[in-house]
Amino acid sequence: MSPTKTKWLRSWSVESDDDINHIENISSSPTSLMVSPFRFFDDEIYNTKPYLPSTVSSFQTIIDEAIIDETSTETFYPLIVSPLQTLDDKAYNITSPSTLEVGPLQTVDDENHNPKTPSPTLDVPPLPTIDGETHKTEPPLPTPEITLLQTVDNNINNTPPPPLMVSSLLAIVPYEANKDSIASDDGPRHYNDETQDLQTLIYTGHGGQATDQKLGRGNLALEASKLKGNEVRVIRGEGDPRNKNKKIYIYDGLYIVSDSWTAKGKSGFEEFKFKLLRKPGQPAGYANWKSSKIWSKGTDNSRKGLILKDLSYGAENLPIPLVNEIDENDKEMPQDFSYVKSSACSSMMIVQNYQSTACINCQVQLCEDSKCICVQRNGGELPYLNRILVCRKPMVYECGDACPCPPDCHNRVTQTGLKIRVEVFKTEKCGWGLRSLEPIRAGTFICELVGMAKRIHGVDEDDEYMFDSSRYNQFKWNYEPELVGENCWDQVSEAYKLRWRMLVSSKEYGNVSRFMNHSCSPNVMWQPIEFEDSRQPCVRIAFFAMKHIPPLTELRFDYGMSCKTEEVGEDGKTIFKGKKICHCGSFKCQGSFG
Ligand SMILES: C[S@@+](CC[C@H](N)C(=O)[O-])C[C@H]1O[C@@H](n2cnc3c(N)ncnc32)[C@H](O)[C@@H]1O
Repeated sequence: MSPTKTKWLRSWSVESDDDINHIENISSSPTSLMVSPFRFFDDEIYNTKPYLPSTVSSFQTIIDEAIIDETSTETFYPLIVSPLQTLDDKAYNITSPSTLEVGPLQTVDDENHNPKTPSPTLDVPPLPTIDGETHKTEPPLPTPEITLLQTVDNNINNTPPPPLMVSSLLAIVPYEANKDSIASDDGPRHYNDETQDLQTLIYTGHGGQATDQKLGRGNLALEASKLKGNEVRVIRGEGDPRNKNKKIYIYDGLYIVSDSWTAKGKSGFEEFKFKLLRKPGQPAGYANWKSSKIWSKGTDNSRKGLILKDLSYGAENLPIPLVNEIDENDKEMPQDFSYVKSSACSSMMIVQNYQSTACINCQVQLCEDSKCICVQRNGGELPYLNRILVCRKPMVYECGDACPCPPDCHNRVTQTGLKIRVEVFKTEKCGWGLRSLEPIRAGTFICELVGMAKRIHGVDEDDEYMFDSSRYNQFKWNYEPELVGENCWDQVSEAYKLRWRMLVSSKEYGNVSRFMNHSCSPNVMWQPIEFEDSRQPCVRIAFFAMKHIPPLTELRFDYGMSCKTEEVGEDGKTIFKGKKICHCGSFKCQGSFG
């Protein structure tokens, strides 16, 4: 276990150079939090280990420095392959050049690309991934406002540089509220680039905020890509619906530059326009995002396969649509159950002579201070940062009903009900499932497990809706790489076992969590939470995103394995088998679960 307790919190995207400096500063402190962009790329699908620089603007800046010599006569030097180049050559059928040189940006992924590359200057956490299966069927997303991100070339032998090729574009789509905003020269710019459809992008060239744009830098690179028919990777950016100053980025696959021209922009100066066409046969990207935005509003009554607008019948703050897109005519509902929003805690565990642990003397209203008793119970540090879980632990102690702090206390994250828009949908192979209708960042609380607490003797062996904490024998409490970065929290013991075996069935009573299917490569994890309720310790299971999850992605957690069935494999090792055959579709699939 690491001696440090650095926690990296991947935030939604940051853009300004100030943000970069901020990252450098805070990452030097062992107890500080690391903020990095929120982007969706899929290691499993793309079969690579892509790493990105910590912000788009830093990325852009470094690339510009690396490839541009504006003092010369627009000669481009041999370039460096950037991290984006490491994304998914296989899935998108690009033939990678055989000789790739690792440049400054590549230093974030030395191991994969070149072990001799110097260490990165910024501490960049690994790129988040998204669930594999979902993306095979319903991949991620993107739209139309753009910034040229980088240009690359592959020549490393000091031979005369070939014509420049464009590798990647960053397409920034303004959030509705800031549609016409013009960003500074440093950051990604907002142009009114039009998208005719989701397969076509009209990209406004680089430069020229107060002058005509020149055929240099990225514009020249794009022009060269057009002439050579090179593929261009496009990353779309959208405004973060939860934070209007931030953006979320999604890789939208390969495009071809089909046309270019110049036209007078809104500023009155000449701008380059490039028409990019998305290559067919790629996983959907931006299209999903668009759809989920419309669906999450719940106003589209003509939506294909919509069976019910709200499965919770008003119990939740947000409606829970029920959809069957696989067979629109099939209006069959899920098995009968009563929708219950939250567990009745006090009935779950009665402890005689229980001593209250409420932070009654806490002077700090929002319970962040280590003097707060509830914070102390968490090892002296809040497990949350901006309501995002930053470390998985055997137990998280939240403030309870006897604590004087308000409902929005930073240490009451799981008691506020469903905040994420989700829907119940028919899956191909696993019955009903749950999926997000909005992007979810890693560490976000999704929902609690609601059901009937059971005693061991009262367990129905065939209950498919049973949560059993004892199925997780080799569970690592203290380490979720995608959540906390590389280092574990030294104050948490890996050996810790739950005090109680928790058996909860949501067969008859439950909330959305009862529809979460199993995956051997999950994007959701469970976390025990304790807080006081009616002078009793109340333990609940809460579900958190363990990865950044794009909209329309199925939410799945690992059901664990009871390890009752054992077999000896060909190599003589014992293989544990779960009760059920798994159809999660992950390449890490163990074949069974439960
Ligand atoms: C808690 S329920 C999940 C919701 C359920 N799919 C439904 O239609 O109500 C658990 C059941 O879903 C199915 N299931 C969940 N994950 C699965 C997987 N990875 N492979 C196959 N079946 C799965 C199994 O029938 C399992 O017993």
